[in-house]
Amino acid sequence: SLYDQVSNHGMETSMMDSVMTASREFFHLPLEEKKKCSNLIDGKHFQVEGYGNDHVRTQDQRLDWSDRLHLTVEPEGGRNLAHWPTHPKSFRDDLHEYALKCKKIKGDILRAMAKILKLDEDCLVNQFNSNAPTFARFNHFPPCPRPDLVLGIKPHADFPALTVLLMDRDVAGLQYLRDGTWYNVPAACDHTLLINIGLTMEIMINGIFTGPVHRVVTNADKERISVAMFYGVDPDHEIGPIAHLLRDEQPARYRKMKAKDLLVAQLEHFSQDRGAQIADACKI
Ligand SMILES: O=C(O)CCC(=O)C(=O)O
Ligand SMILES: [Fe+2]
Repeated sequence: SLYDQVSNHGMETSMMDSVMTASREFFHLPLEEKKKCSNLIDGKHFQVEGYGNDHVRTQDQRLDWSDRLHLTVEPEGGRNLAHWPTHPKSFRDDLHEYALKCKKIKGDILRAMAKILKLDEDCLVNQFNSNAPTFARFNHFPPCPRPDLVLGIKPHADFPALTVLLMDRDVAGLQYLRDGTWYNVPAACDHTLLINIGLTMEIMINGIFTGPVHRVVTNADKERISVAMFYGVDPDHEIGPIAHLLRDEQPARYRKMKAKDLLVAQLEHFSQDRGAQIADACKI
């Protein structure tokens, strides 16, 4: 898998701190205030975008110990400002500026990856057309009385192509699975950003790099915040291994699938606590 910690990313540390501070201030608002951005329509119908918790699908489903704010950031025309907080006042501008910087980092990483894979430099960048969505997910993990029993986020591989993750500078919690063991990622005290490959990219590059399975553990006395920027492809785009990567001795290992159908499969796996197995389900 490619698990990449970028410390020389060219983003001002002050910008990272501003986004983190704005997120913290938002999550510390009274519930009534946050509910103005709710992900429940009329208080009951779940939609992905907005503020809230897991989508409850079944009675026995295991829920994550977190609340989230999920926003569409790109395409810019697809922003639904009704869900964008107005408190703190700087929130919208901070997110807008941050998204511009992340987009540049995303381009740099995709070009570097294409080079490693001996593809045309823009081959991966070109997988993202003007309809390709970018989502920001703000995660808040409050202190949890029973960290031995409850996870902040269940094991999963990120679904979109690439994730740029801004982590709490003081509190760790993210863990990666490797050969059956969970490994801690330290808190981002030195302003690193963490880059994850997602399932969509794993499929496009035929599993040469894989999307790592990870989870977030809870903490008995400290809250933790993270901000993930997810880069997906156009929902109508058919995802499949890029032809240039295929050889007789290296055939396609994944089925072709529309991005939107893959998303449905992923959501189902996640809510059934099988988030770590989704990649296998896509294999030929
Ligand atoms: O909180 C973290 O460090 C990771 C969050 C995460 O895995 C996600 O939002 O998909
Ligand atoms: Fe994740």
